Amino acid sequence: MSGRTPTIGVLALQGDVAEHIRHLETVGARAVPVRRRSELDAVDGLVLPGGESTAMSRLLDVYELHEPVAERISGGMPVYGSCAGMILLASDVLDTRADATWFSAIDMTVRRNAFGRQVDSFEADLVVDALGGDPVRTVFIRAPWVESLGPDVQVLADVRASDGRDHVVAVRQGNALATSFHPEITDDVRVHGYFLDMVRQATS
Ligand SMILES: NC(=O)CC[C@H](N)C(=O)O
Repeated sequence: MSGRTPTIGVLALQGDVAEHIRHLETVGARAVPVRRRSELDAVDGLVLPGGESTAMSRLLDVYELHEPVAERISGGMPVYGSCAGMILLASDVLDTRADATWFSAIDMTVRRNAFGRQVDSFEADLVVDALGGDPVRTVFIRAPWVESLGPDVQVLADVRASDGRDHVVAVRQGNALATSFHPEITDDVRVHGYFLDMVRQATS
């Protein structure tokens, strides 16, 4: 691959920032925490980590980052949200706080904490065609699922929940990628590699 090494930011207001930085570096990106606008301006792509979406939404306002991030996303900057980050990329959110805000980067409605109290956390092996044949070990922690989605959204993976139904847990629309699960806390770096490819394509 020619060209310079892409710089990928990880929104570092709250959540599991260090784990994303480690995986991004493993796949060959330059990875930096983003807490202020000048740092955002310097990145080619952005990860919204897992954590707590309502807290992150509030901190985005406090740090005056909501508008700048929204502008970068609508300008085509690749963005990847995992778990709470998926919630922030949705166009509608069920079971959230009345004052929470999000970016509407992906035409989907997500339900927070969708897998229910008894199953706050679970793991599953999922085949994600976009990542090749080997199943991906996925970890779900008070995770959302995609309740409904628009025609332009590509489904990358779904999982069978305790309600006996399959629910969409990984999607892509244009330069926005989202997973309900946390690849950053496993040893599998393929999701981060896939996102780095998206960033390389957007910057080449
Ligand atoms: N692990 C996570 O990111 C959990 C997301 C959290 N339940 C939220 O609503 O933001």
